Amino acid sequence: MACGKSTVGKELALRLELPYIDTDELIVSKSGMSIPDIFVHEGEAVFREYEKNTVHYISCLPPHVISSGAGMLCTKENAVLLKNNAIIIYIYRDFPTIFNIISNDKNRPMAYGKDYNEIKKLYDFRAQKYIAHSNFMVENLNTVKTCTESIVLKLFNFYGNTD
Ligand SMILES: Nc1ncnc2c1ncn2[C@@H]1O[C@H](COP(=O)(O)OP(=O)(O)O)[C@@H](O)[C@H]1O
Ligand SMILES: O=C(O)C1=C[C@@H](OP(=O)(O)O)[C@@H](O)[C@H](O)C1
Ligand SMILES: [Mg+2]
Repeated sequence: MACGKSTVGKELALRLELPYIDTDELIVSKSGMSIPDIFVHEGEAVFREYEKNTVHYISCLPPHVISSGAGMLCTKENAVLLKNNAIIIYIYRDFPTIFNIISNDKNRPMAYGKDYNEIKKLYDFRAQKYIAHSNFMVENLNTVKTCTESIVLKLFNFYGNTD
């Protein structure tokens, strides 16, 4: 949450001239509900089912830049499918910055209403998953452009020439 997946993902897609998808936007458009409404009216378990369906859909697409929600890799089935079909990039951002953004954001129901320690626990737990499942990590501690360019550089090393 709030490490910059959606923001940097969009910028990366422009930079690489690839189409862009945000899995949360897909879920919203397919379900016809906002993310907080899904959590309130249907519950987290249903949201995770929507996430799984989305992963099956995006796994069959030609190359895209895809931003996911922060809980995506916590479902093993998603992690396996994505590992087989995608390059997974862990975007690291420091917790105090993230906490400032999400602590009062009604649009992020996994954090809304929780205190600093609860959210930090989730952040630390998920960091282990991201480390385990990602192909590489980049820091988002400067501008969006800086983060995007460090992804391009790491993709270059990973894949060869990206131009
Ligand atoms: N490098 C950055 N510099 C300044 N603001 C940023 C940066 N990266 C992300 N943001 C801002 O942080 C907030 C959370 O980013 P977002 O892309 O929604 O994260 P995520 O999709 O990982 O939850 C947004 O308001 C976004 O504009
Ligand atoms: O932390 C989570 O489990 C979630 C993060 C959200 O995406 P962002 O990471 O873009 O906030 C969104 O998928 C949903 O609210 C659940
Ligand atoms: Mg997002």
